[in-house]
Amino acid sequence: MKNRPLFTEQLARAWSDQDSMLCVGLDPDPKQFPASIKGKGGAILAFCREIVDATADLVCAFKPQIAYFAAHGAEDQLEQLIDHIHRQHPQVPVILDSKRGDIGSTAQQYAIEAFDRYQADAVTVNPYMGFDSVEPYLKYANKGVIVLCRTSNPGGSDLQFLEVNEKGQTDKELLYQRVARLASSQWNKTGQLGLVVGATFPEEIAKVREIVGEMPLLIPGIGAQGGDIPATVQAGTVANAPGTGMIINSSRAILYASQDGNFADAARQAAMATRNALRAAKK
Ligand SMILES: O=C(O)c1cc(=O)[nH]c(=O)n1[C@@H]1O[C@H](COP(=O)(O)O)[C@@H](O)[C@H]1O
Repeated sequence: MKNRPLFTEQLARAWSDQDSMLCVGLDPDPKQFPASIKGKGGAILAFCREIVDATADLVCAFKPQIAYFAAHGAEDQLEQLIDHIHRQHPQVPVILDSKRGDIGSTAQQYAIEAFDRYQADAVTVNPYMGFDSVEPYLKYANKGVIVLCRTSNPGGSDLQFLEVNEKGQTDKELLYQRVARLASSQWNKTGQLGLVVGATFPEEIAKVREIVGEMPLLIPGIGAQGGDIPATVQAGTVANAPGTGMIINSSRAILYASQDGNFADAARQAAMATRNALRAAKK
């Protein structure tokens, strides 16, 4: 699917036309599939397609997590799923969550994987090998590159919270803040960069927002990880532009809202409730 618009334009349109900051994460776990689908050929694609079709009008993005497909040798189903979203729901950008990070020559292959093979509109990238591990993705000028900054997991603090002040630098700077500063001031050559900041850490969302201005933030951690919706939305709001700037992900709480035959309806109800809570929090 060629000629997709700029990632930031797709987001701006989705935030305004769908009035939603919700991203449904596609993390298909066959153990949790309903009996009607479990064990059948193509089950992963069938499950995800039903979720996508039931929620596409409620979201600003879909985020398939590559490990849930690759673990089952289902990469072809991931390709077909992304193609299905582009064809049936062209207004919804697809963020491939693969969190790759490697030396430049290898990163180039990962960029080909995300954008040529899977035709994603954006990809998550681990920046902790430095700028040359991010740069190959920027050759795709219309694609989003979403860089891990302050992750939602408890262990994220082990490294991301280390102080990294240089000689003569008076304000305390932590590693995740350095990533935010570099990403916004030096790395964002295409204007299509974003950052991952966990909903489990609203204080840090606010700090990152202060550093990066309007840059889109991918915020996982509401739902199953327990992040607080009003605190998240307040912390990540762009000045004078409520309802923009955030792609707030929930996966398990929506995918497995019910594990029986009506799972797609239940997912829709859960997605709608979450979207409405996000809407209410922006006021
Ligand atoms: O990059 C991500 O999407 C991500 C970053 C992060 O810091 N924390 C995090 O949970 N994620 C992903 O977001 C999703 C969260 O899923 P739930 O906890 O089920 O909503 C998973 O696909 C994670 O891999």
